[in-house]
This record gives sequence, structure tokens and C-alpha cells, in this order.
Amino acid sequence: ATEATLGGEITSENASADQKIGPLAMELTKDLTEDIVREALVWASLHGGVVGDKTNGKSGTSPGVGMVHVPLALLPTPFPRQAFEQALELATHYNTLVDRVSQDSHFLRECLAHTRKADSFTAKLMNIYDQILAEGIAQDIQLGLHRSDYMLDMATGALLQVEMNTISSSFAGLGALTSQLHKYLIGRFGQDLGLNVENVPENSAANDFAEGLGQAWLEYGNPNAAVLMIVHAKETNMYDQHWLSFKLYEKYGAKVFRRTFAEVAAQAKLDEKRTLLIGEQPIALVYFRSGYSPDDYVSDRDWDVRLLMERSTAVKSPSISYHLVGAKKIQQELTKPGVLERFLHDKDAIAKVRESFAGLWSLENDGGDHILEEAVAKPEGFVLKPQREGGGNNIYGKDVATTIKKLNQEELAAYVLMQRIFPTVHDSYLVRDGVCRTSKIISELGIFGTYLRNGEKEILNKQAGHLVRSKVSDSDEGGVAAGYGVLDSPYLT
Ligand SMILES: Nc1ncnc2c1ncn2[C@@H]1O[C@H](COP(=O)(O)OP(=O)(O)O)[C@@H](O)[C@H]1O
Ligand SMILES: N[C@H](CCC(=O)N[C@@H](CS)C(=O)NCCC(=O)O)C(=O)O
Ligand SMILES: [Mg+2]
Repeated sequence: ATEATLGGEITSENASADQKIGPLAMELTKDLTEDIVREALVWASLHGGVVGDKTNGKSGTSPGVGMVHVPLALLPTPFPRQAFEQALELATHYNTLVDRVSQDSHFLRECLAHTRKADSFTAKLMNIYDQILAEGIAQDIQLGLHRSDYMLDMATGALLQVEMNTISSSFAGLGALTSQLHKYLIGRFGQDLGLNVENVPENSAANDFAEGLGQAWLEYGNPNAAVLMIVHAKETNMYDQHWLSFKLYEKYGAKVFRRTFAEVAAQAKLDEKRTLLIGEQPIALVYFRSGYSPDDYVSDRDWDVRLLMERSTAVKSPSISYHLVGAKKIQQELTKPGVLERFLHDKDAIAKVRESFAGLWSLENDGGDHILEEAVAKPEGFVLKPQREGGGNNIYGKDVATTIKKLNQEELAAYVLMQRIFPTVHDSYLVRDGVCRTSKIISELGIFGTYLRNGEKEILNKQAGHLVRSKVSDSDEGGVAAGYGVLDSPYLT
């Protein structure tokens, strides 16, 4: 985003008495804005609303060194109550859908057959999947810690799913904190702002993700076993992860070991019962906060250790099958007529899930719907997506047309074409590195879901809190970590 779109800094010159903070349409003076920003930053610092400060070389490795407050929207962003409740209601249906699809190897192989030929990352994941199925999975406890992301399409008012994350779903920790922060600010400045605290919904995401981890650890049944969190060597978002580890220990007494793929490769082995051992420490549960991007696998050694962990009796969150279900190709295949009916049986649930689908198309054998021609003619109405997670990978605008024209038939199998969603633009104040700027933003609502099943026994299937990420409205790709997005919360209207 250019400086211009981030709006000017609030200074004595440019702020005027009738400065409107658009989103909640109330009057804000410069003095009041400064008071709110100060309280926000103090509260965030006192309550662990922090991320690594990239200007400090040690921030990604040493806890307690080089922290800065989490990039924030100063106040919550308006969101229609009906759409919010619709998103909440979808959570258990999407949890069930992921679990059912994960058990249908025929469907997964059929959908990813061409993609694995065109995309080496998908191919490597599928190779692990094939080996695990051939050998017989060692652990039938499945833990899903998902986040289903939505945007509200301004033109139609439709709540449309952007994607389903089944691996490394971030910000359960910091998202819950942002709701608490906004409630604090409205409680303190409510009168001046003309806002009500109860319009900012309670947010249980951190507690609910800790519950999912804790229940899976209990279900594994060995109190001496630990939880292994797979992390990046340098991690800007480590405190979001630590929130979960701390709550897990506080509520269940389970200890978390943080290791990179390289460290696991050096320290891990399986005993004769395929128990995963880190040194002599048995592991009950592997929780991935890395491994979702090809960049996370520096060499085949990392792929070997992914397979080793997958073969073990430790619960994996996600298992390789849950990981595959989160592929954008699967998201696109699920929108085909009659496919949902293979996995969900409740007519109402099917209708509600189908209603949340944005337009999604395969690029292969143009199914006669001439969608490729339309995408080349009107590229700004589409997003072209490779099979990648972690942000920064999508193709927008004219590049959609040029890419479609450049790729051959097989290469096109590595992408999906998606309807571009245009949410309402709101005015907001974004606070980053202590500086508050007015900005025009669009927001994305994430609903967390926790799902735990042991064989035939379904133990947890919950809507597990929420997250709002807002970004400057003219930036294609958001991403808090990427430096465009901020953490926000919904103000139900
Ligand atoms: N259909 C879409 N319409 C508008 N923006 C989109 C759409 N799909 C993705 N985006 C934007 O791109 C970002 C990343 O896309 P996403 O599918 O979530 O990929 P990733 O798995 O890398 O997060 C989203 O957070 C959103 O800001
Ligand atoms: N640093 C890693 C980041 C892990 C990660 O990128 N997760 C994806 C889903 S795969 C995601 O949830 N993206 C939304 C966060 C954003 O907007 O920046 C972590 O926190 O463990
Ligand atoms: Mg995403």
C-alpha cells in the first residue's frame, strides 16, 4: 500500500475538531484519538498483544526480546449481526465436512490427480498420503484446528468463504485479545464514542484452541507425553503461538516443545510401537505452525521427518489427510453440483454451506462455461490461486489474464480460478509501530473451529471464536505478517 492510501498521520496540523472516524460514524478530536491510541498500546503491551519487531534481529528467536504491539485497528469495524451469526453457524458444518472428506481417499485422489502432476508441493504431500494409507494409519485420533475465512460481498450482501484453513490457522491467541482490547477501549471511552461494549462479541478463540489441544492430549492417554509444536526458526508471530502453549499448560498441565523440522530430524525417532520420541520424551500430539509452504521444507530431510511424524502414533494437527482437505483445489471441487451430498446428509446444512461458496472454477477442460474467456476479458473480477498457503501467492487483475494465456493445459491444473469478492470499504484508524493513520479498509472475518474424533467417537465439534483481519482497501493481498493487515474485531450492527 502506498503512503497515500494509509492516510496521513494524525498530527496537530491535519486533525480538525470534526475529524470523523468513519467506521462508527462518530466525532473524534485529535486529543481523544491520542488518548485512545495511548490506552490501546499500553493495554496491548501489558496483556501480551505483541509480535516480533523485525527491526530487532533477535526478535524472531529469543522470547522477550524485540517485541512491538500487534498491528491494530484502533476500534472495531462494523459487521452486520446477521452475517456474523451466519458465519458462526457454519463452523460445525465445515468441521464435519473436513472430517468426512478427509476419510474419502478416492475423492481426494481423484480431485488431486492432475494437481499433483502440475504442482510438486502437492505431489510431495500426496506421496506421504499414499505411503500412510498403504501402511495403515497408526493413530485414528484426528484434531482439527481450523479457520474458515469469509468476506461480505458488498454488491449482493452475500457472506462468501475466501478459504478454509486446516493447517497453522493463526491468530486464535491474538484475535481473542483484540476483542478484549476493543471492549476495554469502548468501556473506557464509550461515552465519547457513543458505542456499546455489548456490540463487540465475546471471543473464546484462545481458550477454545487450547481446549482442542488439551482434549487431544488427554485422549492420547499418556500424561507423561508432551506436545510438539513445529515452528519456523525465526517466527514473528511466536506470541500468538505462546498464548496457546501457556493456556494448554495452565489448564491441562501439558508441556509444549517448540522444534523446527531440522531439530526434529536431529532428535526424533520412533520406538517399536511407533511412539514418536524427541530424545527420550514421548510425544502425544504434533501441532504444525510450519509445514504449510514449500519454503518450510529446506531439503528432503524435512520431507522425511514430516513422514516420520505422520507414521507415528502421535496425534497430528493436522494429519496429512486434513492438510490435503485444506487445498484450494479441494475447495473448488466441493462447489461442483452433488459433491456436498456425498459428505453431508442434513439438507439444511448442505444448503447453508453451499450458500457460502463463492464462484470457483477449475482451469482445465473449460467445462463449456467459457469461464476462461470471461476471466481473460474481465480479469479484475477474478483471483487466480495456486495451491499455496501463507499469503502472498495469489494473482490479481490483468495478471490473471496474462497468466491464463501463458500456462499450458497441464500447468493450469495447479491453479483454481475464483470470483473476486468486493467487501464494503470502511474508514478506520490503523495503529502500527506506535503510529496511528486514517485509512480506508476492507475486512475479512475468520471463524475458528475445533474438531476432535477418536475412531467412531466424535469428542469435539465446536465454533471456536473468531478473528477479523482488516487491510488497506487497495491492497490485493492482505496478511498481517506480510505487513498490510491489522488485527481487528467486529462491531455488530
Ligand atoms: N476471492 C477473493 N476475493 C477477494 N480477495 C481475496 C479472494 N481470495 C483471496 N483474497 C485475498 O487474498 C488473501 C489470501 O488469499 P487466501 O485464499 O486466504 O490465501 P492464503 O491461503 O495464502 O491465505 C485473502 O486474505 C484476501 O485478502
Ligand atoms: N507465522 C505463522 C503463519 C502461519 C500462517 O501463515 N497461517 C495461515 C494459514 S496457513 C494464516 O492463518 N494466515 C493468516 C495470518 C495473516 O493474515 O498473516 C504462524 O503464525 O504460525
Ligand atoms: Mg488465507
